[in-house]
Amino acid sequence: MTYTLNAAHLYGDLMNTYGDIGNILAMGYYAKAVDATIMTDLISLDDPFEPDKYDFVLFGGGQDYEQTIVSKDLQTKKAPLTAYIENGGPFLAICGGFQMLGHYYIGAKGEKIPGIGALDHYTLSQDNNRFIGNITIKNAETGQTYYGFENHNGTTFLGEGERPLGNVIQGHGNNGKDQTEGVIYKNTFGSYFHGPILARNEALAKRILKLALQRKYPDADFSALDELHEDLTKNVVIKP
Ligand SMILES: NC(=O)CC[C@H](N)C(=O)O
Repeated sequence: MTYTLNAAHLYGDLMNTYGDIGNILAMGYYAKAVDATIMTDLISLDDPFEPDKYDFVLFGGGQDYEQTIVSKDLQTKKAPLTAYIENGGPFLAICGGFQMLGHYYIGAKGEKIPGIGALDHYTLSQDNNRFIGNITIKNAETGQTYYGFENHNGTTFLGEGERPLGNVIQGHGNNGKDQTEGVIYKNTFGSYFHGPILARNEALAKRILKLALQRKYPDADFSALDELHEDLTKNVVIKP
């Protein structure tokens, strides 16, 4: 392989709801088309996160219990993770991971679980309710439609400098009120979508992959990705 991307899977042993690692596997599948490969490190409790070492970071979803454990360790990685994000490092944060990049998450029992405030959102809890089911959103910049499955108690409210990943067409999204779903801030993408989101949404997978490749190899030509059309879910029937 000519090109190599180094990915960090943050707390992949604790936060990997519905196989969120499938996001890296999907990117790796598309990467082959441009002679690129993805090497993944699991970065968990007590492991240092070195921002200059990575070209992509995945932070998956989790249960409140795991999020409480991760929250403490995450504070020790706050500075390098914030530097990576501010530097335009490509980042995908799903559900619990998305919540933890913000200021805090109020768990289902009312406990306040601190995030790192690298992004300006915060997450509250709902009383005896979860948002569960299929969800469809539309991205305002590209007009692309994304499909996923959501299952969360938390309701997230975006802050300064954050725009949504998409506007809700069907489902609940960030909070069930303002029609937003997920976030885009610099090259960081957050979403409540499991599925995993990149396995179900080819256009987004190629967009984030291209961002990562172009950032590491600015002089190389990855336009072959635009011509490639391979929907990984083409043989899968998902009933609403
Ligand atoms: N699927 C998830 O990652 C769930 C996140 C969080 N524990 C919530 O319920 O909101």
